[in-house]
Amino acid sequence: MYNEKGAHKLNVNVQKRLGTTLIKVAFEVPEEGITVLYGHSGAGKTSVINMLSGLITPDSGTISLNGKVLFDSATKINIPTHKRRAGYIFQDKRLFPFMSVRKNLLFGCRNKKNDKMVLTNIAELLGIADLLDRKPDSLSGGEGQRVAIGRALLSQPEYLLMDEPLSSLDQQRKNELIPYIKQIPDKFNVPVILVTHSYEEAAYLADHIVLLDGGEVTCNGTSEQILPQISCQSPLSFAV
Ligand SMILES: Nc1ncnc2c1ncn2[C@@H]1O[C@H](COP(=O)(O)OP(=O)(O)OP(=O)(O)O)[C@@H](O)[C@H]1O
Repeated sequence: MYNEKGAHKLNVNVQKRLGTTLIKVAFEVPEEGITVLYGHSGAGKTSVINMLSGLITPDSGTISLNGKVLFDSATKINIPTHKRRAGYIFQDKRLFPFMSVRKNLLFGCRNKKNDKMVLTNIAELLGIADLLDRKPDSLSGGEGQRVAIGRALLSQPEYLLMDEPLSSLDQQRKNELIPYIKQIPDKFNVPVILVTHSYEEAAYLADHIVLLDGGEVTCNGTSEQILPQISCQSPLSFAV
């Protein structure tokens, strides 16, 4: 299924002690489409994406993306967060309230030469072109989250990390935002690693699923392989 771009992988093999919890995860996923990190509260999902972004430093192990080493405890490589080229979308949007949507979008813009054209394209694809002169506090939750996604994409990330991007939204806003997230890998050519503990979100969005439990990976495969296994784990469904 992934043979053509099969060489493009995210490889993670890290350990990290956080208080009494030991996060000890090893997985390899295709660096394309949407990979969902799925598991109960406390399973270690946020800790894993924080290690991918560089916000948390593993105690030991390696992280590499398309053969590029981001972290390797043995050789003491630890690419700092600002050089990892990761876009990060949090549960809350973290937009600058005093700036217009346009200024929020331009804030992270990497390509200053073409910024207006790139911004217009991204704004249209995310359905926020009519909101550019508005301030964040006048936006709905879903609109604000689309602006946060646009800002992350304008930084031209090599990968996009999304930590429960839908969890602060009501069902109607979730339904609006989900199709925009689904199209990101194809339209923007950026792989997405998304954390959720909602079965429905995983079922709709995931190309690939890494199942976490107690700080460890219990399953890793395509959504077709993994979804039947998690659909019978009832407490996770609609937990958000
Ligand atoms: N800085 C820390 N110090 C001590 N324990 C921590 C720290 N950060 C995380 N933990 C613990 O590590 C475990 C994994 O936390 P993490 O936030 O990664 O889980 P999660 O799967 O993202 O959970 P949730 O879905 O509730 O956000 C939890 O038991 C948490 O309490």
